Order: sequence, then structure tokens, then C-alpha cells
Amino acid sequence: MAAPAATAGPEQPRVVLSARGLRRDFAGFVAVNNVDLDIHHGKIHALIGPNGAGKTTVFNLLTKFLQPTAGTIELLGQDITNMPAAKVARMGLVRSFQISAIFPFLSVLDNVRVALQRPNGLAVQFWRPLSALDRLTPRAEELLAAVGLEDVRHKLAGDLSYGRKRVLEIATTLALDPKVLLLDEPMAGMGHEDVGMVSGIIRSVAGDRAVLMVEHNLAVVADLCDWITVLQRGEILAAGDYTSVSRDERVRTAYMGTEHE
Ligand SMILES: Nc1ncnc2c1ncn2[C@@H]1O[C@H](COP(=O)(O)OP(=O)(O)OP(=O)(O)O)[C@@H](O)[C@H]1O
Repeated sequence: MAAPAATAGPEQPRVVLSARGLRRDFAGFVAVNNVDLDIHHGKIHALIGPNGAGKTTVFNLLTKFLQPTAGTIELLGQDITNMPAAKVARMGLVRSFQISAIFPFLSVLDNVRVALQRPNGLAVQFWRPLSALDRLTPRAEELLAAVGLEDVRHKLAGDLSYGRKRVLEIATTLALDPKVLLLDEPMAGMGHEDVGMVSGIIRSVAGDRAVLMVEHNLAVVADLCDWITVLQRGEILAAGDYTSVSRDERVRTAYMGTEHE
């Protein structure tokens, strides 16, 4: 059978987020140095590396929670290097926080409805009565169906299993209709079955957006991610698909003696 043509066409995944020469110093300590990244629509990109490699700092730089010391960041073709975090979130670069981002005493449905009325993903308008959110119910139900939580929509979020809380948290992030979704250790603390469920959801939500994730579970990275960037001491050690990165001697050495799998 003929191999697919390698020429660029309309199907070629486009770069939606890119960084060039990203650097961040903390009082003379260089936490991130000369990092280049290209994140593509429809792809899942993993940022991995030993503890202290600079992964969280890169996330904070991309989302503009931290200002880079040097380098540039482009989102959807626009330079966002000096843009405030709220504006970047409104443009579609959204970071999924941990479980603490959900409201345990609200129902699953109300968690998503509240997320749908957030103007920029960073603030919740608590003064609005929940009844004012009724018009958001159809969209909230659609999102819950997309992540397989429709059957528990009237449960209190706090009563969900750990894995399903993570899924709800992803659904509240999807409410912001991100073009680029940043996931910070989505499998942290999860049992085996939950990892499978959350992997399936991440794969399906990546169909129509770009996903960048920090993940320590290398089995998940191997299974889920199209492209991997390995950081060590703030710099890119290697980049490529899982097969090439996992065969890289420098990567193997970097992981030796760490707690990673
Ligand atoms: N606000 C800060 N002030 C000073 N140093 C910092 C600050 N934030 C991070 N660092 C340092 O920068 C380096 C990179 O930290 P970062 O948290 O980005 O690594 P990481 O790869 O996310 O690590 P982990 O896997 O442990 O979460 C570490 O040495 C850390 O101590």
C-alpha cells in the first residue's frame, strides 16, 4: 500500500502555541533556559523531566502566571509575551487546575454551569444566583455527556470518586472552550482504572484542540502523547516521539536514580 503523501496540505496540524528562547531566572538561578516549543492542533504533547527540571515554570510562563526573563511566546499567531494572564486565557490558552478547582458542595451540573459563566476562566461571579445559570444548562449537559458524567450530574461534586473529580475538573476547563489545554499531572494519585478513563477523555478532547501535559506516569505518556519534550535542569534534553525519546541515552541517564517509573 502506498505511504500517505508527506506534503503539507490543509490536513497538516497547525502550530497553535509556540515558544522561542524561553528563559526564567529566579534571583540569579536559571530555572528555564532557551526552551523552544511548538504545540499543534489535534495533538497531545508531553512535557516530562526529573523533579525540578522546570516543567511547572514553563507552564507558568506559557499561561503568563510568570513573566519570562527572555524569549517570546505566540498563541494563534499573536505575540502574547507581554500579555496579562486573563487575556491569554480569554484567547483560549487554558490551564486545568487540580481537584481543588471544583466546588464540592455544588452538584456536578452546577460546577459546569458556574464554569460556563466565568468571563475569563480566572474569576467566578459568586453574587449571581444559580437560577440565573439556567440558560447554560443545555451546554453544561453537552459537556458532561462529552466526558461521560451525565449519569452523575445531580450528585454533589464532593461525592464523586477521585478519578471522576478529575474528569469534572477537565469538563469545567472545557467550558472555557480552550484552543490549547494545559494539563498539570492529570493522572496524579490515580488508580489504574481511573488512569484508563481519564486517558480516554484526554484523547477525545484533544481531537479538536491542542493539549500540553506535564505527566510523571511514563506509561501514560507512551500511550497518549504524539510528541514529548524532555527537560533537565531547565533546558531541553531531547524532543521527539516516545520511541525516539525513550531510546535516547541522555534521557535514560537523566531518569536513573529518580522516583519516576
Ligand atoms: N518562585 C521560585 N523561586 C525560586 N526558585 C524557583 C521558583 N519556582 C521554581 N523554582 C526553582 O526552579 C526549578 C524548577 O522548578 P519547577 O517547579 O519548574 O520544576 P518541575 O520540573 O515542575 O519539578 P516537579 O516535577 O518537582 O514539580 C527548581 O529548582 C525550583 O526550586
